[in-house]
Amino acid sequence: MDYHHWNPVYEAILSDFGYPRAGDERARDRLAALLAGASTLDPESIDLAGRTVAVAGGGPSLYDDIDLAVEADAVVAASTAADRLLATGVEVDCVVTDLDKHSETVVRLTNGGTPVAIHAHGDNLGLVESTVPECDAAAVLPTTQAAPADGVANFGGFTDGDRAAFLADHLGGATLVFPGWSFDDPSVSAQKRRKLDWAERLLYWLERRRGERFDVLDGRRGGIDTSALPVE
Ligand SMILES: Nc1ncnc2c1ncn2[C@@H]1O[C@H](COP(=O)(O)OP(=O)(O)OP(=O)(O)O)[C@@H](O)[C@H]1O
Ligand SMILES: Nc1nc2c(c(=O)[nH]1)N=C(CO)CN2
Repeated sequence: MDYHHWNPVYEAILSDFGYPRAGDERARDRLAALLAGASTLDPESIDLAGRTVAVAGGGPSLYDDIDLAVEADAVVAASTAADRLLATGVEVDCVVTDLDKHSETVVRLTNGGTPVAIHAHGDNLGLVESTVPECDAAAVLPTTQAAPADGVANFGGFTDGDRAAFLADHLGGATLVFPGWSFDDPSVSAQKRRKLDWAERLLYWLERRRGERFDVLDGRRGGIDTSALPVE
C-alpha cells in the first residue's frame, strides 16, 4: 500500500475518531527512537508469498473456526488471537498488535524469535515505552498508521486485524482466510463496534484491490459504508 493511497482513508479515520495526527506521529517517532541502532525484522523474512494465510481475529468465533487456522499454510494473528491460538497448540507465523492486553506475550514471543509487528499510535505510547525495550528487536517489525519514517513501516490498515490482512497482502499471501472474525459480536463496547466497522470497510477495500472475495464479508457487502473508500 503506497502511503498516498492510504492517506485519504487515514484522514477519514482520524476525523471519525477525533484522533490528532500529531499523536500518531509522536508515537511513531518514539517507536523509531526506541529501536534506533538495532537491526529490526525484514518483513520479507515472513514467508507468506504464494500461501494461504489465516488472518486470525480476536472474536469469540476463533475456537469454532480453528480448522481454518490449522489448515492454512501460515497464520498471522491479530493481538490476543495469538495468545488463544498458542494456548490451543496452533503455531503463529507473525503477530500484529498495538500491545493492548498482551504485552507480556509480545515480549516472550519476540525473545523466542516469533515476528511481531508492533504498532505505535497516539493512544498506546505508554505501552510502547514499557514493552519495546524488553523485546528482541530482531523479531520486531515497527509500524505506524501515519506516514512511514525512520524504519517504521505503514502497510495500511487500522485495527490489529485488518492491519494483519494488509500485511499478508503486502507479503504476497495468495489467499486470505479469516478465523475469529465476528463483526456482529454483541459483547463489544460501542467504541470497539466503531473500530470493527472500520475493519470491515478496510477489508472490503482490500478484497477489491486484490480482486478477491473474502468469505468473512459474504452477506455483508450491501451494508458496508464505502463513502470514505477510494473508487478503485
Ligand atoms: N468480535 C471481535 N472482537 C474483537 N476483535 C475482533 C472481532 N472480530 C474481529 N476482530 C479483529 O480482531 C482483532 C484482534 O482483536 P482483540 O480484541 O484481540 O484486539 P484489540 O487489541 O482489542 O484490537 P484493536 O486494538 O485493534 O482494537 C481486532 O483488531 C479486529 O480487527
Ligand atoms: N490514535 C489511535 N489510533 C488507533 C487506536 C486508538 O485508540 N488511537 N486504536 C486502534 C485499534 O484499536 C488503532 N489505531
